[in-house]
Amino acid sequence: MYCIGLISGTSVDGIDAALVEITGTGIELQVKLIAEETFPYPARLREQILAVCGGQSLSMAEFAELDDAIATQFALAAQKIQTSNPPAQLIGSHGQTVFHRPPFLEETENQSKIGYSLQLGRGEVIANLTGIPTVCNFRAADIAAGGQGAPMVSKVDACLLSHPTLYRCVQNIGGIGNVTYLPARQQNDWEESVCGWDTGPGNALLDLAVSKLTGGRQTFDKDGNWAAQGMPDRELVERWLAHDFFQQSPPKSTGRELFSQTYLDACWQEAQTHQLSEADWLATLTEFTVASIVHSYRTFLPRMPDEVLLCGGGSRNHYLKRRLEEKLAGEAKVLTTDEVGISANAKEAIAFAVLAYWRFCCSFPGNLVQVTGAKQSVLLGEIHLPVTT
Ligand SMILES: Nc1ncnc2c1ncn2[C@@H]1O[C@H](COP(=O)(O)OP(=O)(O)OP(=O)(O)O)[C@@H](O)[C@H]1O
Ligand SMILES: CC(=O)N[C@H]1[C@@H]2OC[C@@H](O2)[C@@H](O)[C@@H]1O[C@H](C)C(=O)O
Repeated sequence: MYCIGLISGTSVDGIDAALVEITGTGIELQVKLIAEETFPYPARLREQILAVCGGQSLSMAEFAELDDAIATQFALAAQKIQTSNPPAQLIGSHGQTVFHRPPFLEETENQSKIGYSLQLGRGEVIANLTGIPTVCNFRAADIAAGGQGAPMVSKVDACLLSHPTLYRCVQNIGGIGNVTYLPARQQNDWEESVCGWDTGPGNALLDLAVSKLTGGRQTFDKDGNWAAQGMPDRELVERWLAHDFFQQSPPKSTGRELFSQTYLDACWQEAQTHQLSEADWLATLTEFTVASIVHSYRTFLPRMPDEVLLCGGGSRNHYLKRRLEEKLAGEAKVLTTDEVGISANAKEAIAFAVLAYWRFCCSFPGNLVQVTGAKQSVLLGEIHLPVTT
């Protein structure tokens, strides 16, 4: 079956689309990538989304308009990716996260323990604009079962990237970072031993810092070239790593609500006495991402992996990759998922095509309870069929 996966992540840089051909059932799937592309949001829409993610309030009418403006862009992306390619029979659309609140550890009188995660771009609009059945709202069922609702891609990672003899970590570095730990398949209990969590900031703080330093002319540190000219301040990084999030045991998830402009401003305040150049400041923020990843592996993994497979936009940051290699030297090899046959750019979009296929064609649960903390495995996503005339 030809399926499209669509996602716009926490970087809000645009819609990642993948058209794949999927055969098989359950965890035994074959997935062939036919096409992948990123469709940038119109600038004004991106600004609106970033403002809402940053806490700007909306009337219900404005909310509805934003929801459908996003759905329209997702539908356009689905239409464009099919140009000169076989038509798709199914869409899995993650949508655009605008708010994510993990479940509270303690329930109180005024706060329910259940998490909340909101993705805009409703599936019924996508289904009707494209004429293709669309699965969306993938996080809700896991959250209803008491889970974090993130990370959701771990089971797909296990399906596509586990190795017979090597222990691997799949490390996504988007706006936020997340890891899936994949024991070697030859282990009897390998599937139950898969684990994963959000590691903390990916590029989110770095992107905000670059925008500020360039007055908005640049939105990210291309290839890490700017940070590579500086020196990371290790003392600051150590201090920042003491934050609660990095000490908290999995299951855990996070978002731009925590790793926000306010968070960056607090880091900046602490850096004031350290006399950092602009390049040092960016090197220090890059090091924070690298250190948070390595710290979480050393603290929470049963053993260090043989290989770390990078994906997401941060995998193209050469300086970040080099620092990760240096920190893991002698322990783990650092590669990109491209090098083992899965597009590092499109991996998340591919994952939502697979999750939709599991939901629509196999009624196969997509969450891993040991990752999200849900009380049970559940079917992920709501199905919307196009209205036929
Ligand atoms: N050539 C590059 N050099 C350095 N960084 C890059 C490069 N290309 C992309 N990036 C970074 O990757 C980010 C986008 O990554 P990606 O699309 O994986 O994030 P996302 O999917 O929005 O986030 P998340 O996975 O948290 O949902 C950009 O904002 C930028 O910081
Ligand atoms: C709420 C939300 O959108 N979370 C994203 C975000 O981006 C990276 C990290 O935080 C991740 O765990 C999650 O997305 C991926 C696709 C996931 O759920 O697996």
